[in-house]
Amino acid sequence: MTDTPVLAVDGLRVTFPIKGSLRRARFSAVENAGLTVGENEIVAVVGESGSGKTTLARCVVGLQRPDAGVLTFDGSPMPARRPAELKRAIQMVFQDPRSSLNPRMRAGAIIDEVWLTHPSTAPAGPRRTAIAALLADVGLAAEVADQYPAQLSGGQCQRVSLARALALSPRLLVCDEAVSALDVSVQAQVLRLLVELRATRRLSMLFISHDLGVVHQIADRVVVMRAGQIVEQGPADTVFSNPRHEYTQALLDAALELNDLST
Ligand SMILES: Nc1ncnc2c1ncn2[C@@H]1O[C@H](COP(=O)(O)OP(=O)(O)OP(=O)(O)O)[C@@H](O)[C@H]1O
Repeated sequence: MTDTPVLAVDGLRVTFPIKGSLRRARFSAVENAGLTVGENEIVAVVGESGSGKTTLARCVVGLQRPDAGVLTFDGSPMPARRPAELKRAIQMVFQDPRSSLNPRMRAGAIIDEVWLTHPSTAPAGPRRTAIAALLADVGLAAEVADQYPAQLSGGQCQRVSLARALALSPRLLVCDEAVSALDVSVQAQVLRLLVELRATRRLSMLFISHDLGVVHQIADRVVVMRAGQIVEQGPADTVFSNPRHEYTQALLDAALELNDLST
């Protein structure tokens, strides 16, 4: 691992208008947030609904412009208008695997399409062979290339989304609740796949989740957000075994309670 993090976020602030406010007041969805993701590292951002996780993730992939703060990638500040190379290097996988895939396109065409936008990563040889290899990387058979999203399970759709992201050889994968819509057993399979891909592709990941059980299975480090602010961050084992902030403790207690109910 090199010293320069793949991603560094410093002093990030995002505000949105308060609906119905006559004085055009705004509230902070993210306030002074700072974190890093090292090479080959999986950093999870946890917190309850509305804590600002998705807003932070959207800033990282360039879908949301921050009010303040600096985002650096490989040590260089990311410009507001991102060049194609930077867009390629940071890929996002969304929560709902089905709605993130075009229902009118077969899985193979969905993957193929990304090479139109980013021809630098297009395979030199036959596309079909490259697509089959990507599908194999995410544990899918080559025949899946001919199927439409509606013919695939939720877990298979999420694997296709992952294959589409991998087709661009990203350095950083931002997973926003990427396994939340999946059954628990399928969740575990996709999490194992992500860990494998981290090793085989030397990926770094920013993993957004409200589910501490899921985060425990995958994260090297954990960042805890509450009401737009980062209240605690550290190595996953430390945060889980010895939380310093009472909010982290409350999240852990709630997760344990849920676990008790489901067993
Ligand atoms: N485009 C927007 N316009 C106005 N408010 C927004 C917008 N996007 C997010 N918010 C608000 O910002 C706050 C943080 O939302 P965000 O989606 O980042 O939280 P989250 O932790 O990801 O929650 P969830 O897990 O429910 O998605 C919330 O109060 C949300 O309603």
